[in-house]
Amino acid sequence: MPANSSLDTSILEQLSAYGHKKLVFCNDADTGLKAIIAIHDTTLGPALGGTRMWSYATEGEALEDALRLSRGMTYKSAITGLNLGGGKGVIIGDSRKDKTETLMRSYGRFIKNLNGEFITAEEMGTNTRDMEYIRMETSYVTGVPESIGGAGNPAPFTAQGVYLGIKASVKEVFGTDMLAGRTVVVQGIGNVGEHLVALLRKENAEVLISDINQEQLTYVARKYKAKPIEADKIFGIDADVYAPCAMGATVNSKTIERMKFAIIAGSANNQLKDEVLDSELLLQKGILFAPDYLINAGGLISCYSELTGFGKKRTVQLTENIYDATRNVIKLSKSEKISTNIAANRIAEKRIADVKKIKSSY
Ligand SMILES: NC(=O)c1ccc[n+]([C@@H]2O[C@H](COP(=O)([O-])OP(=O)(O)OC[C@H]3O[C@@H](n4cnc5c(N)ncnc54)[C@H](O)[C@@H]3O)[C@@H](O)[C@H]2O)c1
Repeated sequence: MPANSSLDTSILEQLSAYGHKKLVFCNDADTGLKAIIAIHDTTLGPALGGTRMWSYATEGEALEDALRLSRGMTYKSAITGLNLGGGKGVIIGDSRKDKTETLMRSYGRFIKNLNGEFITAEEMGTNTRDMEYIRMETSYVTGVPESIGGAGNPAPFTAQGVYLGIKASVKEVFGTDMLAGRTVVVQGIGNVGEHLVALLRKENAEVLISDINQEQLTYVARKYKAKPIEADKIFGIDADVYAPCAMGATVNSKTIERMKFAIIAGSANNQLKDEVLDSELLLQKGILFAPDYLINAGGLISCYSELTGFGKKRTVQLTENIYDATRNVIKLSKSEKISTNIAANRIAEKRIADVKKIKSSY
């Protein structure tokens, strides 16, 4: 490859733009594995992040996803008070057609070679069974089934944290955190979304749901008495809360223009397409944004408990902190007249900077 090829320079430029530490490209012709592991920051501990399997249209899209998601993990661990850094894996492919035992085990071998710098878990397109396959090759994996000593699927804890983030935001906007009678639109009713729908319906919120998977849409609508809506109708809907629980970047200048929501609070990572511009647009429009990496940390907490041996009780306690943490971010954003996103970033960055100081004394 020529020394100044565009691929060579643009990737390194992208790495330094947000301070990423390392990128690993995984290619295994025998199993068909094509994956990228991005390690953003390891100041607080080993980089932990899920592995997403998705049919990316281009390798560039996969790379961008890995870079954005791994950075989000650094902030998520920092603001949640966990001793973990940020990383993320993406496997290029259709999880329903291309996923095999050997593909996941081959991916596990790449993780093994990182000697603990990266630890993974499930994400969109991967599940506890896949983590079990990775565990056959390396111990640097969490979210393995409870039957083999793991903490199991982290999604219920993620949903619990999102639910508390929604309640804390509703309290700010409506003066009470009761959800009865409030309307919530949940976009994506997979692993996390379905659990969230269950929690919301239990409190008698009116729940509208959308998913590109029609079978799942019908199933969840029937089971929880939620109202299905067409995917492209979401942004014109008059509802109290929009809970994005599918892909990222759904909050952008085009969608914000159409939004009538009072609150955005969901599990999807990187909901804002442009962190700075979009959080400012939301602030101007008076839409309260509960930072995604703050309220979707329940799953990460569950993985952390699995690593440290804390157990479920501690996972529940730490997840419950998300309510107060959300209230604190909103308070800081109001007192400093900054977006909630910037407020959350400040808290996370301060913890990383503080821990850096004590690390220099070891
Ligand atoms: N699983 C966790 O514990 C966890 C933790 C933190 C963050 N997250 C984030 O939450 C989101 C959901 O994760 P998950 O584990 O539930 O994934 P999942 O794959 O189980 O569910 C995602 C659902 O979204 C649907 N979907 C995809 N594109 C859509 C679209 N354009 N419109 C409507 N629906 C669409 C899919 O059909 C699927 O049902 C992801 O962004 C993930 O990164 C998950």
